Amino acid sequence: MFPFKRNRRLRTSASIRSLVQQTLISPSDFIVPLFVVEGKGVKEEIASMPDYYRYSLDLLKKEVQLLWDMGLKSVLLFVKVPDELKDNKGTEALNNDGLMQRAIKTVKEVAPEMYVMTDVALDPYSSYGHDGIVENQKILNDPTCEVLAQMSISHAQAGADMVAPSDMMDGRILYIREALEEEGFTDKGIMSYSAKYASAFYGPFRDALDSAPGFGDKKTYQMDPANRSEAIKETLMDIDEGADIVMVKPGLCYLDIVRDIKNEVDVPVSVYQVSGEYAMLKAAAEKGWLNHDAVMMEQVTAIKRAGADLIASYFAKDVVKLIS
Ligand SMILES: NCC(=O)CCC(=O)O
Ligand SMILES: [Mg+2]
Repeated sequence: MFPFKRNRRLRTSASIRSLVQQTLISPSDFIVPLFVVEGKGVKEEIASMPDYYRYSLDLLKKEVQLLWDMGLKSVLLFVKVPDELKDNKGTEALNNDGLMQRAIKTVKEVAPEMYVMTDVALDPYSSYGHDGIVENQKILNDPTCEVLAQMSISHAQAGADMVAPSDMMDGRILYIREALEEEGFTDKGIMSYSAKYASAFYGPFRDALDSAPGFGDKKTYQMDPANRSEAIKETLMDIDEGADIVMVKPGLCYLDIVRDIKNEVDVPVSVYQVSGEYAMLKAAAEKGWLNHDAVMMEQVTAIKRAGADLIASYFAKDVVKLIS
């Protein structure tokens, strides 16, 4: 075939390279995770996530306006709950005037069209730092699902567009879907963390929310990083139960899973590029060991190329600044 077929012809100039480029990154690829705290005038940098902050509601407004003006159209809300409000059942999660519920309203006040997704899980509210109700050192499945369904209703009532259960209890998508339907919230979506691995890359996030598990680990509910086929089983079950969007989490180390799932399903697939992935690049760039912007773009492009339709990423603003 050579010399008639020379693959380098399509790489000879920037123009032809851009014409044949298969994966393009745009602001609408991203969901922006936001960390919210009580207080006034608070913008606290998270120690293990340079240039990423927790905002009190007044400063959240500015941030949301900025995101909207940048063309970022979706946020995923997380709250840092004061210790004295934590208990085993996540009672505070159901407080209709709780921080999450007020955060949802705040975002909608500033940017009514901003698509608001909310974290649904017990860990930020749990005195044990676990995603479910604890009994005798065990995480109870079905009682937890009931709380998650009530929590979802509370978020929907506050104005959330989509709930994002991140807990990995079996059957919780069905509990949530049925509850939303019963309450008349037929348009509210569910983005299921359907294939969430028990990953060490979540470390900085647990600093951000002070939500590290108080005993044991999350291996009885999150998936074993060694496993591949159960990711498909988990995802197909969640779609059957009523998930509108499914997710693989973390990102980079799990792109084989992303492709497996993309080949199997007909709903949008999201990927969560998690806090540890963010921290690794920030740290290496700070040391001058990696080119931050080039590696960041390579990473998000690889995630999308693998099959992600959406990316939840702490890099969203950095990416949009770079490409616009
Ligand atoms: N439920 C949300 C997370 O666990 C986020 C993890 C991360 O960003 O490390
Ligand atoms: Mg599951």
